[in-house]
Amino acid sequence: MAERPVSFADGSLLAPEDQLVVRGGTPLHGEIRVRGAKNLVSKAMVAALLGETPSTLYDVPAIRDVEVVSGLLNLHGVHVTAGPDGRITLDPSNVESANVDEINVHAGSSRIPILFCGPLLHRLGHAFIPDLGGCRIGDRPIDFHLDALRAMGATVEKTPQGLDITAPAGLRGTKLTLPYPSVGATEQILLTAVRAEGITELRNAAVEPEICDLIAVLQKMGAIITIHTDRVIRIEGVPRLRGYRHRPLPDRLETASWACAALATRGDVTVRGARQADLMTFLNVFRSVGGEFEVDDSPTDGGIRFWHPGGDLRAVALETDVHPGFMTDWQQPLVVALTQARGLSIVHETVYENRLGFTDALVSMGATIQLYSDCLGSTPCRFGQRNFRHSAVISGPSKLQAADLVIPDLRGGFSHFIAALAAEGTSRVFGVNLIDRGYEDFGAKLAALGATVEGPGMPSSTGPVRLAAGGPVEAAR
Ligand SMILES: CC(=O)N[C@H]1[C@@H](OP(=O)(O)OP(=O)(O)OC[C@H]2O[C@@H](n3ccc(=O)[nH]c3=O)[C@H](O)[C@@H]2O)O[C@H](CO)[C@@H](O)[C@@H]1O
Ligand SMILES: C=C(OP(=O)(O)O)C(=O)O
Repeated sequence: MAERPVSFADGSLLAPEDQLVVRGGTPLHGEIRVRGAKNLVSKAMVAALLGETPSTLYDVPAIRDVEVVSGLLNLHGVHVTAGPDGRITLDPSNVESANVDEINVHAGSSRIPILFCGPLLHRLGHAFIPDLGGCRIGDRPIDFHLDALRAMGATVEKTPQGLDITAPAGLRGTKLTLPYPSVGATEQILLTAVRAEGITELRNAAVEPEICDLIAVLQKMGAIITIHTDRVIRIEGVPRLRGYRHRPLPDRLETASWACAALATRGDVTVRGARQADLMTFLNVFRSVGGEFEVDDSPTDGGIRFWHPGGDLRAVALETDVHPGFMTDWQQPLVVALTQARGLSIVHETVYENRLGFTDALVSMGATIQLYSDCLGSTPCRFGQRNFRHSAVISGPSKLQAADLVIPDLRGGFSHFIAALAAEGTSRVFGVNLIDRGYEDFGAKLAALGATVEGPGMPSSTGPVRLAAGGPVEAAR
């Protein structure tokens, strides 16, 4: 393929070592394994800061977000060491303030730093929070977090370097209602209220499986947290917490991604470690589209097999929503599969205002997708009448053609890969580093499923992030 320069929207050229060449047209076939959920592991690591004794997490994936949180914890005196099989231990015996410049090395790399507020306020009376990163899929403000912290007694000062947070009179429980069931804000309140004085009653809380698992972690540490009906969580503050030992719930986002990859490429993929209970809503949609799956519940090596049974896939209409609705992080990979379904599918994205931009690339590959700023679903959402292109109509099936693709965000990037694998011809995918944030051993898994992918950006079989037994958690490049 002739070399063509590819650049970001701002004109800067993409690094050649960050690209992969994908030869499409081969169905994915085989087995891969998922480990602990990205969206729980990183929060459980932060929770370890609250304990007076060391914590152990099992089955931790070697992904960039784990590396970023490890780096931040290390800066605050928490000794993070990796053992075999994804085990990490976190020793918070010597928690200390970190240097602002050193913290800022991690600015813009993940959303997790905002969750350090409560634990650092309890341990040190002060927290410095760098600018956040994470996927650019909307504005992603943190007003709910800061309002809740202030209501519990914190003082927040915005500085040119980041946020300076103190709690001069300590933190106390209170009654809080979230304007929207935000996952991060719910976690913020949990991690702050567990050691605040008195009782916190949180209304309109998010109740995603990862949040319930974080509550399980905190309960192991000595917290008293009750989930009531109607999104109400009651937290009784306790004076001290101890370390935990925890095996996280498996990553239901990665599982769904590979399931969609099987569907879009007319393949057959078994995801070992996947758990049905956390995927009920996804599995219903997968079946409605025409995908087949089989759950293997065996205690040691269970998982779910996903496959395309042949014939046409069926169009569907769906809205993303908070749990137990169809999760927004499942949406992008599913849309690629829907380009192969016969008829008109409708997707109404109600969680993020800007999570459909990745479809422009699919259109350049031959998909027929029209975006609308209207709410094309049964429920008007926060983004209606506000000029956000947050509804999509997908008309299929479309024959996809190879293209040059620039990864926009984590799930959008995975979706671009699926599209390239399903397409005719050879695509170049740029910005593959972003994938490491949430998919462990991505290159090795693609290879295990028979994908023809090569190039300087192909991660090594041990993955780009290392959890070396006995050593610290660190980046391998
Ligand atoms: C690391 C992690 O766990 N990330 C997940 C988490 O992100 P995250 O916790 O950032 O997502 P939230 O649930 O907080 O965001 C949901 C919506 O609430 C809005 N909002 C949120 C906080 C706030 O202070 N103000 C505000 O307006 C956001 O802009 C968004 O429109 O939940 C999302 C929704 O399931 C998932 O897509 C992400 O994978
Ligand atoms: C949106 C996601 O993650 P984050 O909140 O870490 O950006 C995701 O995992 O799809």
